[in-house]
Amino acid sequence: MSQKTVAIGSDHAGYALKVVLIKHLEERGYAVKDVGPFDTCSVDYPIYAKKLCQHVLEEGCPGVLICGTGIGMSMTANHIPGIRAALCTNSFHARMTRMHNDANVLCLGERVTGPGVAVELLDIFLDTEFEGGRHLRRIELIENDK
Ligand SMILES: O=C(CO)[C@H](O)[C@H](O)[C@H](O)COP(=O)(O)O
Repeated sequence: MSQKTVAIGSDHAGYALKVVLIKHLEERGYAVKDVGPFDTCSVDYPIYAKKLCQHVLEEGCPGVLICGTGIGMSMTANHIPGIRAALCTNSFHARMTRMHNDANVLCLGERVTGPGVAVELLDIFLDTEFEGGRHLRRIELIENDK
């Protein structure tokens, strides 16, 4: 069986948390696709949000985006058709956005959420299934013009 992949990206303000989450993902046996950046030099978060989302859409894998607040990453990601990005700060967010929204990108804020909670949110996000049913109709309506 092929190894499950998670894509991850950040800006400078999310870089340190990204390093923590990559280590955790690898310990859990995931293959990690890091779209960058690879140091803490100041960068523009939309560049990395778009790279990450392109990878998620091409590979059909879950994605994680981290900036200072998580807000800029989620705003950018949600501009892209097919991406449902959820900025999560607590376990209820992380669980419900998988169960009801079938979110495919988890957004986190390194300046908001500590590493322990972030790891917990990531695990919940990866381990929770979409419920389908009435929720499928609703997520289809997000990108439907009718
Ligand atoms: O939180 C963010 C956007 O919503 C991003 O992390 C930005 O990088 C943040 O605004 C960075 O600010 P900085 O003063 O350039 O580090």
